[in-house]
Amino acid sequence: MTKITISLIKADVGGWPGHATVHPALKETAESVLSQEKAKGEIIDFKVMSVGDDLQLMMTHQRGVDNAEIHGLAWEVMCKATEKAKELKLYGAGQDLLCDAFCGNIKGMGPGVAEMEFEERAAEPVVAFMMDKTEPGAFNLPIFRIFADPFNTAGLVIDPSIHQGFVFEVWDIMEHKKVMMDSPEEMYDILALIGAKSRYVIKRVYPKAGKLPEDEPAAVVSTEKLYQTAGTYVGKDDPVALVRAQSGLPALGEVLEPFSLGHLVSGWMRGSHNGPLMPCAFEDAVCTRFDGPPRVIAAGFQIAKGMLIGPVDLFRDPAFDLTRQRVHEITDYMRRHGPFEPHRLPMEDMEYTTLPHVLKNLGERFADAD
Ligand SMILES: O=P(O)(O)OC[C@H]1O[C@](O)(COP(=O)(O)O)[C@@H](O)[C@@H]1O
Ligand SMILES: [Mg+2]
Repeated sequence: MTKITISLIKADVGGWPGHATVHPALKETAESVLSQEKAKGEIIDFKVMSVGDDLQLMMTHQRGVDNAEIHGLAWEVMCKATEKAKELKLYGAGQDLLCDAFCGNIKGMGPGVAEMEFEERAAEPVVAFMMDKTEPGAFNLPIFRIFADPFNTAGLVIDPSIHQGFVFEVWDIMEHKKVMMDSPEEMYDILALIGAKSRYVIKRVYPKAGKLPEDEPAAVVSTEKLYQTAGTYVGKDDPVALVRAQSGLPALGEVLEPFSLGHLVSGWMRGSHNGPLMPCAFEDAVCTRFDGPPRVIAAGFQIAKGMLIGPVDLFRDPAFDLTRQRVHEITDYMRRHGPFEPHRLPMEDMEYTTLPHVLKNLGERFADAD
């Protein structure tokens, strides 16, 4: 069996209504294009999904990551879905398509991308996490806990095949630089960086020498920053991630466990507020209260010769009900702060929102204080 690539590519190409959810017609459009490509053998398999207002295309193929044909196909699907969104006058039709024409790689053109290539194991469980109303750094805490926290992942302590830990690839998304760091050896340094989640983000996690090849990622996160492409606020960079599980990697339950916290993330209304991340069932991924609170869904698959056997709606489990209850309470508490920090983001994170336009008008009225 040669290597399989999974490409998870997402974009907001029109909300229904406002920024709440994706209209079924957009998913049907995507399914019809991708079915034709599957029939032609261009891709092995696909699943069209959505979280909040983001359309998600998950595709398997054997062309490797950053492949121009696969990225071009995703672009074509997003353009056709945009045409449909315009016809239905959905909100923000084509919002995340920041370029007029495709130029070889969809990265930097608006959509978010998480891709990984690996030798398919005898049994290959993969989870696709998809978030809405937040940013790539929202994955820092759960990905760290999955691969580095022994209080989350029992296997780090008791399973000899993962006891040695993992390697983290951390990106500085402001400077566009990256650093490879070993866990547990450099755990405190990793945390020193990724605790600053609006700047340092986990891009990939790799296994150390052992059961799995060291150059095949166990996890990958989309890290595209929309404002860097658009030069202005055009919605948050709602992220996605792919995580492989079991047999030399954290177990499925260890992969899901960090999401039971309902941790605080940045995004929510106008990409300008901190709030709790709610793990929810596919059908509940509709962002309405104050355009949120931020959501995460988890689609579970077994991969069989590139076929996507799934998805299983993993957060549908009532075992996450208590998390959701806590998220409701925190949502209520945070909302009562209205425009005050720390519900509203600190000034440095507001730089790319619409707030500076409001403050500019006040600028001239400032005089020297005593
Ligand atoms: O009314 P506008 O100009 O679309 O901008 C505000 C919208 O931007 C958002 O932050 C966009 O969220 P998304 O990033 O999910 O598209 C919404 O919360 C809000 O309704
Ligand atoms: Mg969105």
